[in-house]
Amino acid sequence: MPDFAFELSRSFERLCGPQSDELNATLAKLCAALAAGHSCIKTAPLSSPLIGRPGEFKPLTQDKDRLYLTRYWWYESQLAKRLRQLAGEKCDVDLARLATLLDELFPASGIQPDLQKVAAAAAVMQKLTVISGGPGTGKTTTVLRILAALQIMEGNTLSIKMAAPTGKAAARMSESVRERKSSLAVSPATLAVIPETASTLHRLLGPRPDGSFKHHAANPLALDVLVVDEASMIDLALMAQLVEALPAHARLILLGDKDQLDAVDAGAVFAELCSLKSPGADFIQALKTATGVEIARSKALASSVGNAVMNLEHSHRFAAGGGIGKLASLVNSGDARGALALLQPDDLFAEAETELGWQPNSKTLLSRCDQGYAAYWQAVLAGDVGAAFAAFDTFRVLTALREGHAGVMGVNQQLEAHWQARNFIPENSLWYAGRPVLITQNDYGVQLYNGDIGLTFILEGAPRVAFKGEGNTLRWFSPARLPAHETALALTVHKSQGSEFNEVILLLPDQPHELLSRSLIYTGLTRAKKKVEIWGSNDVLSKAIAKQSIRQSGLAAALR
Ligand SMILES: Nc1ncnc2c1ncn2[C@@H]1O[C@H](COP(=O)(O)OP(=O)(O)OP(=O)(O)O)[C@@H](O)[C@H]1O
Repeated sequence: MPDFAFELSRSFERLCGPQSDELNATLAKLCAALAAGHSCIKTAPLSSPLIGRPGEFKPLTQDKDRLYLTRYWWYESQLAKRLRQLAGEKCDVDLARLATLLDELFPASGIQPDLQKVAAAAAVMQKLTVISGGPGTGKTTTVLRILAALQIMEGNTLSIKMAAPTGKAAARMSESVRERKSSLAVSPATLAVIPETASTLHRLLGPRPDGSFKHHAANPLALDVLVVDEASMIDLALMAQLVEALPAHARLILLGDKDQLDAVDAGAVFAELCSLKSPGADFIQALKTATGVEIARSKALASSVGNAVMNLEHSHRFAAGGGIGKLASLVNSGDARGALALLQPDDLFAEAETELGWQPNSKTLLSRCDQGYAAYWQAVLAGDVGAAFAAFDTFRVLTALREGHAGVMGVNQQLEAHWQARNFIPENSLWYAGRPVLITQNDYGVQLYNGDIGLTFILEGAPRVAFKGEGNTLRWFSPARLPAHETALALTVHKSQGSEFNEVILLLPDQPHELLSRSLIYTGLTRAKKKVEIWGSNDVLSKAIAKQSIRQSGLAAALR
């Protein structure tokens, strides 16, 4: 029995006396499921004083065939209720005016149907919008045009905030918004009321020392529109608290990629929302009036939350027919054979995919890393901090797992030993110049957040770690002041979410592993902007692509 399950079972015993073996076994199963990201388990109803019906004050809740720790049932049911409310509230919009505005904001792009324009119309007409799309499908571009349309329609009076789950994702969102804003053809007055900085969700909600948030239903956030990027990384508990903290009149726009890995903690809220994509006939007609685009009607039963879900399909980043885009779509469709054929064409005349590489074993990994990190070490050894940051983001080894020889810890150790042997790193030195560190815990005091990456330099004989601050400034810390952290020469795919690199090596373990899945491979390979190399065997890659991990939850059912 996992530790948590053992502790729980002991406290239940103290509360109600010894429990049946059947209940203890179910509890162990439930705790293991929670640790694996499920919010509940499916099980036939058990009889126990500890298990209540929905809404009863008991530690466990049985809702139809699902058993929950009551806290998770509560998060799920509150979230479903609030999302249904949000999605059910239609906005009173002059469709003719909206049509004119959208024609101005979305000049004919030649991409038919223009789903970006449709998503924008949906976002203006409703309070809840969920936009899913792979890398470069124009989520940021679209959301900026949505914000411009909303501000113009409301006389530039809206208070808009932007946020993302990690510091890294928030920094990338801010950077991307700043870049894309210059292409918005709107008045300076409208540009001025579109924010350029995203905060982390935790900072937005205002963390308290006891783990709760300053903002909640009774003290809602002061905003009219909230845009959240990388929403697939948000777990059930955080999403429930976020939605709870929205003021009644506010709009919520969630951006993400439904095919990426789910949150680390329990829940798969974004993927579940995206599974509801089934707009109703009336809504399809209203969208057509506002955009001239008629979207297909899905066979699934329409639901108000389904009206909120928009899927962007055309990637502007990956050249049409480019290797990364092709591989990503083969992986997503579970076509392992197609993915392998693309990576290792056996047709001598087939044109090699320049964006893709393949290595069946990891024997040459260290020399490949010498090459990949060459510009980084050159900048570090020259003491050029700016160049080191720039070079560090061009290449990264991503591991599928944490533990083992091909896990992140093993690879970091091998790289450090290798670069010690090459005299880049002094022996027995923990804080060597060039040690990249990944922050793994939020620290609001020193303002370093889970996902932030710093680079170590030796200044006047002492190690100091530099982190990028606002507007490319540097913030320096002594190692003793850092919150929990680890070496980040290599990163796990999980920790790489929200980041991108020019070139990526996706390193798989030697043997198939239960933690490998289609979404892990997809997330890893789409971190690459120019080239991805998959290092692993056919067997391991095929089994990973075949495995679709589905999290147990009752959210989608409650939203239908
Ligand atoms: N409709 C469009 N026509 C032409 N180019 C576009 C269009 N939409 C987006 N782009 C371009 O595609 C690129 C990616 O756009 P954007 O950053 O908005 O996508 P994204 O989905 O937010 O990407 P990411 O996944 O990196 O967050 C940008 O260079 C942008 O200018």
